[in-house]
Amino acid sequence: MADAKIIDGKAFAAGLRARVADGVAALKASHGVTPGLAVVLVGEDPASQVYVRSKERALVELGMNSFDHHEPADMAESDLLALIDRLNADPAVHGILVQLPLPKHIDTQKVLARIVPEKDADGFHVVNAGLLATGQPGAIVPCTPLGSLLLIRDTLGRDLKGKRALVLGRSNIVGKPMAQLLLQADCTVTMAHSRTADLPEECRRADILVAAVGRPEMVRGDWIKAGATVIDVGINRVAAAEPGKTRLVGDVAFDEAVKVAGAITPVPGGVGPMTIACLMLNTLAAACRAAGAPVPAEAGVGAAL
Ligand SMILES: Nc1nc2c(c(=O)[nH]1)N[C@@H](CN(C=O)c1ccc(C(=O)N[C@@H](CCC(=O)O)C(=O)O)cc1)CN2
Repeated sequence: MADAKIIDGKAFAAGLRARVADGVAALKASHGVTPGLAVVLVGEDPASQVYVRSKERALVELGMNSFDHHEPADMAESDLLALIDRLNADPAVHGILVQLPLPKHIDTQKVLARIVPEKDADGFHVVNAGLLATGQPGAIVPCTPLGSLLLIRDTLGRDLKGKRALVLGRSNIVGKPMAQLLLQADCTVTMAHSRTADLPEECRRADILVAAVGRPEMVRGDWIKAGATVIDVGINRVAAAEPGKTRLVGDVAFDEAVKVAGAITPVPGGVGPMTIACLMLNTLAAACRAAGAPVPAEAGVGAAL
């Protein structure tokens, strides 16, 4: 059997970013509004610093405003909540992103709940999770699942009706919203996790397998149905062969899976770049809603399906 098609998330994300840039220019021309995202980073986690810098750079490249708030690791929770209150009230700020993970002394759910749902660019607020779960319009969809869905549709087409999908991982930010999106696309969805009985057998039934469990190369080649579409959300840094060096691997053993799957995302270069492109899309969509302008089709869950 031929090797799987490699799903080029980097290329798809570049195209999406170009479409967002066009949308930003159109919104400026029609309504005189420049979309703005407040990017809040608390502490000095090295990976978070890299992701936040990429987000801030992307905003500027696409013609949007980036309001950067880099705060010390010992910032009091009450000060963070007060900052969010100010951003909620600022009309130039259309979206607010609080980079995760937050330092341990801060209650993440309390902070996410403080963002007004219409500025929740990450789609993590319970109101947006509820709108998505109940299939209502206007939900802001979390960036990684939205990006994964766009890649699945680009690979398999819009009609996913009746396909067996398995989501491995049950986090609020990836696994659960991913399952909701696939359900709304009329897939038959199984949610699995590290405690699922006979996980390899469950995975082998899936036409679409989304791995978001955070365990390096957990999904082996013989867990995959021949011809399946495999979306690897995992980004795990592991020791490289060369002493002192590290490399990134996904939750799927790529070299094994590529021989069995029909299509597969690589790590890096698969889902990761889609996360930031979809954040740009969600920011533009929030600005469009605030201005009473049409929302780009890819951002609306109804339109995305
Ligand atoms: N508030 C949020 N916090 C976090 C999110 C999120 O969506 N919102 N997701 C992750 C981190 N993340 C964005 O914040 C993110 C992770 C990975 C990538 C990416 O492009 N990865 C590259 C590889 C990068 C590398 O070399 O390290 C890839 O996969 O090709 C983008 C964004 C947790 N926090």
